[in-house]
Amino acid sequence: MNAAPAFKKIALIGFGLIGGSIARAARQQGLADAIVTTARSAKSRARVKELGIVDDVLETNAEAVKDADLVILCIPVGACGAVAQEIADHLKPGAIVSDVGSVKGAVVRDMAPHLPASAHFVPAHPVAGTENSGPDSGFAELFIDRWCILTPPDGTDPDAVERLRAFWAGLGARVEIMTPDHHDLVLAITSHLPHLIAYTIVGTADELEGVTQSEVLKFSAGGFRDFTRIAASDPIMWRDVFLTNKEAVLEMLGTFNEDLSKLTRAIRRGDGEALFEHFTRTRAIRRGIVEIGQDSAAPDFGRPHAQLGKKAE
Ligand SMILES: NC(=O)c1ccc[n+]([C@@H]2O[C@H](COP(=O)([O-])OP(=O)(O)OC[C@H]3O[C@@H](n4cnc5c(N)ncnc54)[C@H](O)[C@@H]3O)[C@@H](O)[C@H]2O)c1
Ligand SMILES: O=C(O)C(=O)C[C@]1(C(=O)O)C=C[C@@H](O)C=C1
Repeated sequence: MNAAPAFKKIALIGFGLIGGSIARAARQQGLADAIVTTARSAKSRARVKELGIVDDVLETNAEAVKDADLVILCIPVGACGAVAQEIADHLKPGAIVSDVGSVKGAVVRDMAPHLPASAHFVPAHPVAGTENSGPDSGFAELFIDRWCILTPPDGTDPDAVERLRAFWAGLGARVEIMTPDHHDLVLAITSHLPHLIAYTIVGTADELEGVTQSEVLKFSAGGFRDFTRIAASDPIMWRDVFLTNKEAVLEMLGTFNEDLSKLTRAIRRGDGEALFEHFTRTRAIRRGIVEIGQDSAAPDFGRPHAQLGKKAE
C-alpha cells in the first residue's frame, strides 16, 4: 500500500471493463482517497453502487469531474469529443485529463480543442482487455505486466505525465510513451487487424452453405474457438476503432491482403516450400513472444498485489 494516495479524487467516466478494472485496482492499491464514476442508466448506477467499489456513482459527467485531480474517460473512442466538451467547464484547474481509448490520434483531435489550458491532457491506452464489457466484467489484475501507452501532446507538463505514469505503474502496467500516430500504426497491426480478421472469419463460417450452424459450434474447439472469443468483443467499441483509425487499418490491410495472396498462390501451386518457410517464420515469432512473457497466459495474476507498486517502479 502506498504511503499517501497519489490522487485525492479520481473521476472515471464510464464503468465498463476498463473503468471497472481501473477502479478495482486503484482501490486495492490505495491510489486515491476517493473514486467516483458515472453510469448512464438507473439500472447500471444501481449495479455499480451494489458492487461497492467506488465512493459515489453519478448520473452526469459534469457532476463527476467536480474537484477531481484525475479524470479518465473510459468510454468508446467515438464518444470522447462530446464528453470532453461536456466536462470542460467543470474541471478543477490543474486536473489531469486522460482516457483509455484504443485509438489515439482521433481522441487527441476530438478532445484537445475542448479542454481548458488549466487542465493537463495526457491520453493513454492500456493494451489489455477481454471480449467482455459492462460493470461486472472488470478485474483488478487486468493491467498487471501489460503495456500502457501514453501519448502526451508536445509541451505537456512533464509532472502531469510522470504522475499518470506512476498511476499506471501502480496498477501493475509497464508504461511507454509514443506519438499518437505511431501508436495508431502499431495497434492497427497488433490489435485492430486481428479483430477485423476474427469478425470476418466468424461471419464467413456462419454464412457457409453446406456447413450447418450446429457443426460450426460442435467443431469449434480448435483455432476457430479463439476467433469466436475475439469476435464476441463489444460492437460499439470496435465500430468506433475502425471508424477512427481508418488510414492505418487500411494501410495494414493492404499489406495483409498482399501476403494473403502470396499464401493463396502457394496453396494453388502446391508450393510446400513456400508454405513451410512461412509457417516456420511465424512459429518463431510466437515462440519469441512467449519467451519474453508477452503471451496472454504469461502474466502472473496470483502475484501478491502489494508487490505491484514495487515491481513497476
Ligand atoms: N475492451 C478492451 O479490451 C479494451 C482494452 C483497452 C482499451 N479499451 C478502450 O476502453 C474504452 C472503454 O472500453 P470498455 O471495454 O471498458 O467498454 P465497456 O462497454 O465495458 O464500457 C464502456 C462504458 O462507457 C459508457 N459510455 C458510453 N458512452 C458514454 C458517454 N457518452 N458518457 C458516459 N459514459 C458513456 C457505457 O455506458 C459503458 O459503461 C474504449 O475506448 C476502448 O477502446 C478497451
Ligand atoms: O484480449 C483481448 O480480448 C483483446 O482484444 C485486448 C486488446 C488487444 O487487442 O490486445 C483489445 C483492444 C484494446 O485496445 C487492447 C487490448
